[in-house]
Amino acid sequence: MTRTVTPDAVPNPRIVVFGAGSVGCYVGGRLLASGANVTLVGRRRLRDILMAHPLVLTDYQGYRSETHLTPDQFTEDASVVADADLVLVTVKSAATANAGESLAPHLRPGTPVISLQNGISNAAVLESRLPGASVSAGMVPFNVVQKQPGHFHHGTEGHLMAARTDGLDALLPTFARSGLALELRDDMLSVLWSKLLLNLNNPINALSNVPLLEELSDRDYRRCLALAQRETLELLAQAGIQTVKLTALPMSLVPRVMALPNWAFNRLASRMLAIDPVARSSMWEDLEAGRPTEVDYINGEVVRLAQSLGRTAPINRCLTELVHQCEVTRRRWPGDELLAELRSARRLAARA
Ligand SMILES: NC(=O)C1=CN([C@@H]2O[C@H](COP(=O)(O)OP(=O)(O)OC[C@H]3O[C@@H](n4cnc5c(N)ncnc54)[C@H](OP(=O)(O)O)[C@@H]3O)[C@@H](O)[C@H]2O)C=CC1
Ligand SMILES: CC(C)(CO)C(=O)C(=O)O
Repeated sequence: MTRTVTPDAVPNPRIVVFGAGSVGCYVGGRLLASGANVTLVGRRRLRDILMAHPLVLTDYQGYRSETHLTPDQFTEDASVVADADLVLVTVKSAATANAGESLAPHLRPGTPVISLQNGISNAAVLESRLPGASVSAGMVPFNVVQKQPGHFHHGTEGHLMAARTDGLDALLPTFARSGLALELRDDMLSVLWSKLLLNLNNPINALSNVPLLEELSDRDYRRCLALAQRETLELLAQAGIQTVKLTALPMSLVPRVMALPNWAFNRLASRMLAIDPVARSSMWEDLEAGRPTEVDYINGEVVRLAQSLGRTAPINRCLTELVHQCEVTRRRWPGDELLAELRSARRLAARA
């Protein structure tokens, strides 16, 4: 007989994090540090580090924990999901299909799986590979950067969200105990697009090659972000997709605030979102590490939305192309040059 998962019957649910990198080690590590039963699935290079050194977690509010992992708490073997009560998928978007294929042979029917990834379509990709699982789209609003090998730092505010699906309610106390509250939502498409509107800053931050706080202090970079966000908001309105408030301001006002002069922006910024000085975008981390970026799953989603509506998205298309060029050439962009490039892309598209 097939055993289906009933997490409310499990006092200490077994959680597997698939894709132990910045988000996976931070979220999984916080759960572990609070006594949860967690196994991280990741690469050998990180396993070697974490077998020799503690997993160090810090946050922008002074949290710090050091956890010595046992050999069975970090593995390269996907079959550990066989007795999981919850799987958190934290690979980059290009690796999602492969993650689903690695999990599929081992997962019990009905196991809750949360995609803690940026972008719009990761949960759907997982669902297509894991038809028996209960897949939920999730959202990580905060930034995590690996400061040193094995030291993960959470640098901005916000709490985890996931689409309400069967079995997740019973897991909420486990997240609450870790200090990372999980909110279940019925409007996850809106949450994902709203997060994507914030992630439109990822390519700009990556191309700037400076920390988020420094980049957002430069009005030219902020104007680039405002252009990309306005273009996206117009398309979302046409598609009938609502946005939700993920910072102190409604999403529709964010581009207006981004375009403000520095003196006015600085007054509002500290009330909008707490960011510490070392935080950078995950796209910057990818570029630095010489990995392909997620730009096709962020700005590329906007370009695809435009196509589906018979429109174009020249600003987001241009950012996608510049990041792909940068993956090869390593060219970084000063704010004024990037703004000029985006405006010229928009002019050319208007003439076409
Ligand atoms: N970092 C951040 O601040 C934030 C990131 N996000 C999103 O969260 C997701 C994860 O990002 P992040 O944590 O930065 O990514 P990372 O690249 O740091 O972590 C993913 C890890 O998973 C590993 N991995 C991939 N495939 C497998 C596999 N089949 N088996 C085992 N390990 C595997 C990767 O190894 P390898 O590189 O060798 O493939 C990598 O170490 C992304 O969608 C990102 O956009 C969301 C909010 C904030
Ligand atoms: C938290 C944020 C928005 C920081 O840029 C992010 O999602 C990322 O780096 O991918």
